[in-house]
Amino acid sequence: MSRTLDLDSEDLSPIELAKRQACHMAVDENLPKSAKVIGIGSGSTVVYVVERLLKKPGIENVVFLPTGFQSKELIVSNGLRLGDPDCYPDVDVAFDGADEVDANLNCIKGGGACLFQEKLIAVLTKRLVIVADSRKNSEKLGAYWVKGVPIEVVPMAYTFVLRELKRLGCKEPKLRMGAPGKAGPLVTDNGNFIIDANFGLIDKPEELFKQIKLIIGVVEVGIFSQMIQSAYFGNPDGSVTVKKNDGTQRIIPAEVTVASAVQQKITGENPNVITV
Ligand SMILES: O=C[C@H](O)[C@H](O)[C@H](O)COP(=O)(O)O
Repeated sequence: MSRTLDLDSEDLSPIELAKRQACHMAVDENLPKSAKVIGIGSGSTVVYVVERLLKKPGIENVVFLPTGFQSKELIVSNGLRLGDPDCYPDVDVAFDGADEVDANLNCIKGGGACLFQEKLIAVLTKRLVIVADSRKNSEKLGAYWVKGVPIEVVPMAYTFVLRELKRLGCKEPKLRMGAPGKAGPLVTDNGNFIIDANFGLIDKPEELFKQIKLIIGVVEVGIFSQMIQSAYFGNPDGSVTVKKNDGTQRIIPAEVTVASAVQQKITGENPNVITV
């Protein structure tokens, strides 16, 4: 098994360092000793989850489920075992990023257009752990993430879905365009389009989710409600804020997160491992 990921702290910006600390603490505190199947989310943050997982003894025996092309590449290029959700529907734990997380651990996901596969893994896993930096830690959805709720739609239905979203109160739902070099709309890993629908501050995420999901043509909605067990936010001072779905919150001080990073660099192990 090749283990290639070894990101050097000196090359990382303060935001990237904060994301990394959050991921390392999240892995240390949530990786079950006997984990057999692990879900890997999408985005820039989960790279540090994989970085940490690669240090864990026995990780070569675990099957990893991706949530899109990028996380599949991340798994394969690091020599980890790749699986499919249809073959491994019992997931022990999944680690994923988010675009915004509210006080009740509802979140918006899909900034990278991977929301459908992320939600599939979210419903299959016993424990979903979110990793992010402190800019995503919000009181109410829609406060920081103003690009809108990402919605995956069947291409032929997109005009109808845009119309229905306006009926639900979204002033200007937008079909997401492809990156430079791609004429026309972005196409997801599942061959669909993405609509970004800004509803302003979202008072009732679960209700809004249900209303959007009922529109014909909607494949999945980037509102994850009542699905997350805990969220780890890296703060600029090196500390990590941990919010749990039982309403508790605690802060892991910078001394602890930095000590574990230094220890890992020297020995490859973390002194603060709390396996569950
Ligand atoms: O579709 C993308 C996902 O929901 C990502 O997990 C989310 O956009 C967060 O990405 P990042 O870790 O790059 O901020």
